[in-house]
Amino acid sequence: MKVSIVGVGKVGVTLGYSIVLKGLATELVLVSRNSERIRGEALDLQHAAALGPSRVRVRGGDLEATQNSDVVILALAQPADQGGNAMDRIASAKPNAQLFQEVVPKIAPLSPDAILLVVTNPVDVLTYATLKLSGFDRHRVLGTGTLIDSARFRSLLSAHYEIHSDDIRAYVLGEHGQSQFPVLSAVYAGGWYMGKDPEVKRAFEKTLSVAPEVFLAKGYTNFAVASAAAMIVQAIKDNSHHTMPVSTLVDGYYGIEDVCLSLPAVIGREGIAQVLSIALNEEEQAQLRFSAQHLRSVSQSLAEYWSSDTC
Ligand SMILES: NC(=O)c1ccc[n+]([C@@H]2O[C@H](COP(=O)([O-])OP(=O)(O)OC[C@H]3O[C@@H](n4cnc5c(N)ncnc54)[C@H](O)[C@@H]3O)[C@@H](O)[C@H]2O)c1
Repeated sequence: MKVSIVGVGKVGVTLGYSIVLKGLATELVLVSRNSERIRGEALDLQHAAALGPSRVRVRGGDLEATQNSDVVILALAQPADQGGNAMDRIASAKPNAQLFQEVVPKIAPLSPDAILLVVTNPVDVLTYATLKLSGFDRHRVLGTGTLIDSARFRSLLSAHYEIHSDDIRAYVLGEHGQSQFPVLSAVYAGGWYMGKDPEVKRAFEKTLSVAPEVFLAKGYTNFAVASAAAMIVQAIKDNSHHTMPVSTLVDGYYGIEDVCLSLPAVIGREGIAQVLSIALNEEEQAQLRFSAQHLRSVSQSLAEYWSSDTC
């Protein structure tokens, strides 16, 4: 499987390393602005691959080098001096939408059958932008979304209840951002319904504060999101049909349309094989609608970047 990563900064390089360590690609292409650094990263990863589980050819290149990829991962971002804001996702919407307007229309025709996986923030808005700018079918454009928030939530629940996080079914849905919400009506471990325990709500409140905590302590986050993206790539490669919350175009779920946000989706070789329409209680439906309204208003304010006159 040929995987390309466009934007090889702190997240992209960590994801490249995960892909090599897990043997998720036979060919890995790294594209970024600084070609000399990318040459070094590609060489270093190629050497790491010699100790990895399978053969992979790693190389740096330009957008042309992504041609005929099976998966293209978008992890590029504008630097702070050009409007990027690593701490405030929504503030990065405009500068990163400009970047996507430049890059996605070049990538899409080079790999017309690829799955496009968006990591760049605000991930829901840029997943929507990627869908519009590529013209790809909605099943082949997805964002890491709240997979990372759900992992943080499960990790906190796992620590409190001393149950392995794999055994905890707990979803954070909606925006990868402040309007995200936990599906408390469906938190289970081994068939035990946990959602009524006040500790579960407390764990979610902590989920909201842990990303800023990591950010304030080290200046960026990279490992958790790279693991989330690698998990998605693994499900695509293995056609495993694992279920995970990812950012996807919502198509009528609870009357919501034309916005990307996270819902539980089944991931396989074709990208999103299906989106699960789980039953939400009234409070959760209101939270989902709030998230959708917020994201739609941000997306609409940027529509000029994917209207046909400008791209
Ligand atoms: N979705 C999530 O959960 C999540 C988590 C962490 C970070 N992020 C986001 O991921 C993105 C990357 O984060 P980072 O810490 O790696 O940032 P970074 O600044 O370290 O890396 C960004 C990279 O993009 C490259 N780039 C910029 N313009 C490009 C272009 N036109 N073509 C190719 N490459 C280009 C830069 O050279 C740089 O290497 C940010 O938007 C960040 O907010 C998302």
